[in-house]
Amino acid sequence: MSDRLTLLRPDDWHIHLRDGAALPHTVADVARTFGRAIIMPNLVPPVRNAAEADAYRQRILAARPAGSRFEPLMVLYLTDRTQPEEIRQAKASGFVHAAKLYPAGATTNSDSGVTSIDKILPAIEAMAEVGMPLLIHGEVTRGDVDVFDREKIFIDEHMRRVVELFPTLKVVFEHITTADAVQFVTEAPANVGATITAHHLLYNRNHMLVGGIRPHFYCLPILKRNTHQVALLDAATSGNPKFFLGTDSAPHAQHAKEAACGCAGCYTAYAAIELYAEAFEQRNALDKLEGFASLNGPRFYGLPANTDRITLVREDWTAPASLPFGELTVIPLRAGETLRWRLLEESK
Ligand SMILES: NC(=O)N[C@@H](CC(=O)O)C(=O)O
Ligand SMILES: [Zn+2]
Ligand SMILES: [Zn+2]
Repeated sequence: MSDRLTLLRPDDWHIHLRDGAALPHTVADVARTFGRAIIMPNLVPPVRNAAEADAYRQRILAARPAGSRFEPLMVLYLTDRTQPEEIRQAKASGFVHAAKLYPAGATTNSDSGVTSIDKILPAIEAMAEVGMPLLIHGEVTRGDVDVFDREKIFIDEHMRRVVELFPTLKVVFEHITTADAVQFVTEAPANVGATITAHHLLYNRNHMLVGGIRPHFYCLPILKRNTHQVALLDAATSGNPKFFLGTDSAPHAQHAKEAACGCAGCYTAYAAIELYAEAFEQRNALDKLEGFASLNGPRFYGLPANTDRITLVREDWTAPASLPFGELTVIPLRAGETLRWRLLEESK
C-alpha cells in the first residue's frame, strides 16, 4: 500500500467558522486543505438574508491567510418568518448556495429555528423553483423522544414528507449518524444526499462514555452505537455519489465544553482530511476517498470540482493539546494523540 495519497482538492460541505476573533483561526484551518466550504449560519443573531450573508462572507474573506483562495459558500438560516422573496434574492446574489433548516431547539444556536415545517412551505417551494438546496439538521426536539432516537424519528415524521412534497428540491440530510438515515438516503431519489463527519466514522458512543465521560466527543446528533458507525463507514466508502464530506467542525471554547452542562460540537477542521483518511484506511478504501471528499459534493451542488491537488503522507504526528480560539482556547478532537496521516503540500 502506498504511503502517499494525492487527491483533487476537497471541499467541506458543512462547517461552523463562528465569528469575530475566532475567524482568523477557524478560517486558516479550513483553508489549509479545502477549496470551498458550506458555511453554517447559526451565529447569534443568525444569518437570515442575503445582506447578512454578504456581511459575514466579507468577514470570512478578510480573515483568510495571505494568498489563500479559499471560497466560503454562504447559507441562509431559515426561521418561521423566512419569505419566498428572501430566497429569490439570496439565489440572485450568487454567493448564497443553500438554506438551512434547524428545528427550533435542536442544537447550538437554534433558538430562532423553525417551529413547524408547515410555516416555511412557501420558502421551501421557492427553493425548489430556483434550485437552492435545503440543508436539514434532522432531529426532532420533543422532550419525550430519547436523544439517541431523534434522527430516526425525524425521518419518519418530517424527512419523508419534505422529500415527497418537493420532488425537484435538492435536500441534504446533514451529518447523518444512523443506519436508518443511510437507508433513507440510499433509497431516496437522486436529489437527496447526505454529509458524513469524520468523527461519526471514527467513533461511537463507547468512545464518549466508557471509562469516563469525554466532553470533546459530545456533538449533535450524538454519537450512536457501533452498528450505526459501521453503516456510516459502509455508506462513505461505497462510492455512492449521494454521500459526501461535511466535517461539522464546530468549535466551542474549552470552558464551554469542560463544564457541568457542556456545549455540543467537535473541533476537527485542523486535521479534517487526515481524520477521514484514517477512517477510509481502516476500511481499505483509500481509493474511495477522492470521490467522497472532492467529487460527490460539487456534483450534488452543481459546481465544478476543484482542479488543483493535495497530497497526504502516512506519517505519525501528534495533534496539538489545544489551539487558539480568539482570546480563548479550543481543545481539538484527538488533542495530544497520534494522527496517522499528514497533509504534505500542493502538487499542481
Ligand atoms: N454539531 C454540533 O454538535 N454543534 C453545532 C451545531 C450543529 O451542527 O448541529 C454547533 O454549531 O456547535
Ligand atoms: Zn446540526
Ligand atoms: Zn453543524
